[in-house]
Amino acid sequence: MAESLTDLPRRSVWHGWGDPALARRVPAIAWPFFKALRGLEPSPVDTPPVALGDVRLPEPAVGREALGDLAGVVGPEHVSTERLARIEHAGGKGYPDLFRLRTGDAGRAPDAVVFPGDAGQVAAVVAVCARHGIAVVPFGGGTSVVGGVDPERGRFGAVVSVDLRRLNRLLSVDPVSQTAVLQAGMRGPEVERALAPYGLTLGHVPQSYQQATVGGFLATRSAGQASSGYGRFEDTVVALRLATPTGEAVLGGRAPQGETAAGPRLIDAVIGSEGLLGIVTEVTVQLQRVRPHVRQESWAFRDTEAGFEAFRDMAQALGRGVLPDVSRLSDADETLVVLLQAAAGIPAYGYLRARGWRAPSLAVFQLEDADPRSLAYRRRRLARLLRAHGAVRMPRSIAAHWMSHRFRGPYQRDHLMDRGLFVETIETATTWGSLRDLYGAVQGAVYAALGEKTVLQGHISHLEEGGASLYFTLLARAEEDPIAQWRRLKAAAGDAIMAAGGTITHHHAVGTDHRPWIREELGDMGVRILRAVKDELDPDGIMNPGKLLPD
Ligand SMILES: Cc1cc2nc3c(=O)[nH]c(=O)nc-3n(C[C@H](O)[C@H](O)[C@H](O)COP(=O)(O)OP(=O)(O)OC[C@H]3O[C@@H](n4cnc5c(N)ncnc54)[C@H](O)[C@@H]3O)c2cc1C
Repeated sequence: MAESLTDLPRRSVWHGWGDPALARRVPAIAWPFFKALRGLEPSPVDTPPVALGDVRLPEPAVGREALGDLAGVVGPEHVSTERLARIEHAGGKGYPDLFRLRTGDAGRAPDAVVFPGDAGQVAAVVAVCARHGIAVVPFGGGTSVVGGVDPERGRFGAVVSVDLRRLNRLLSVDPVSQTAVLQAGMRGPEVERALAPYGLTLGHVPQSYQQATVGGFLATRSAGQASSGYGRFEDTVVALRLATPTGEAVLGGRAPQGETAAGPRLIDAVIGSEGLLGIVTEVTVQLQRVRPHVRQESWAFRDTEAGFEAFRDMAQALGRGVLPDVSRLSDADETLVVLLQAAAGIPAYGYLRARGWRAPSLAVFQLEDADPRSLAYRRRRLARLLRAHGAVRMPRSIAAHWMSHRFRGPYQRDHLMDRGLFVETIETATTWGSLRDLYGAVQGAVYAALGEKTVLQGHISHLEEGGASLYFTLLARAEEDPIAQWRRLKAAAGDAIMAAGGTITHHHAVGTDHRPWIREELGDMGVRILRAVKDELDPDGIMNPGKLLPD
């Protein structure tokens, strides 16, 4: 199993995650555990995905002249209307995407897939599509879980997916300023491999790290697991290059990140634009020196409530630099799941129960530091604060196990789906003042939508002085029509989040799935501003139709 930050598995198989040869099955103990916890009974037998040959796919609708023009730009070997390429680009990695493909439905596949080789070719591909009136879907790692890479045609006759995998090079490093120019199609491990000889790191490690790309991180405002220490991806962006239907834009780069007063930060209009304005081809990022001293810690609280309070205090009293780089607090149900998977977890749980803690809450931390004394100082301050909140230290191996297995989850989702389970995540963020209400509101909405036989695990992470993100993973028995089930859940959760004052997404972005709430989130004027920028750069609306902006 590839777990190191420089291991690069093959690109994801069309019906699931990553390299099937690395797949990890859900441990057998999980099935009776789900039953005991919530009465959830998976199917006793596996139903694997259909064979590739049985996937239903419409004929490609793109004209021969347009294909010829695209081939003229990238070379005929880099334009594909082949079955596998189209199926691989038929969606992202959300539950509905995987469910459709596993059951043989690739009705949404793009008409063609184009693989440009550099920024100039990307710009030329966009220009060809603009000329022929073809919709364009920028495709990085294709890990979107919000329908961000759905090949929607909009009002156009054809749609092509522009896959950036060939833009996978480190273009330059400035070791003095500690910046690098990255091509947008580099995946997480490709970035860290390229930077390692310089002793530098980007420090951006989302759970999708092995498959997701620099352009995708930027376009979705991604947040990595160590964001409490390294910031979100957007905090690293110094400059970018964007190919739009009306020409190329180069934004930023004259001053360090954020250190200019020369008008509004136009770069922010592109960060989070989800391919609606153009295709990001190159990104200049601020790097950090590798911090070789790393320490994991595990702690437990009497209950989730005590954990919430301690995490708020940590974020506000310790601040960035002292705060652990990875800080994650599991609620009672997620605590059980995490403890069950680590060798030291079950005895640790027994110990907590013996203390009379009926629903303990587990915290895992990772601290990374350049200097061992500074690391020791941070650990002391953390321990003092946690003890003041009544926390007890747990075996360090629990956090170490969690960290070293963190890329396993997406593989296990495939196995859960084999067993007929409905698997989804919900993420949001809010202020500390509203966090508890939001947590309760989402829980209530999920159980109301899916019933009590739902295993619902929550955690908070991505700590800021003002608040944090809230993330839920849920499992339920898939119904007769799992897409209808999914729509019911999304509607209930989205409405509950907005009513409780949360943001519709902390880091998964908007795509198609969160569009119903985007007007409420941005306001009418916010939507008009965004639309005005789009109209200027993409007047015909060919770029990624049906995402982010409301109809
Ligand atoms: C198992 C799993 C775990 C995840 N964990 C996290 C996590 O921890 N943190 C997190 O932030 N997200 C997470 N995600 C969500 C997803 O990985 C992120 O949104 C990621 O940033 C997407 O990168 P990508 O390269 O795969 O982009 P894609 O999925 O290919 O595209 C995402 C969106 O960006 C656009 N886009 C992609 N590349 C470009 C480009 N070069 N120029 C313009 N637009 C572009 C696409 O058109 C689409 O709208 C997870 C997803 C999965 C499946």
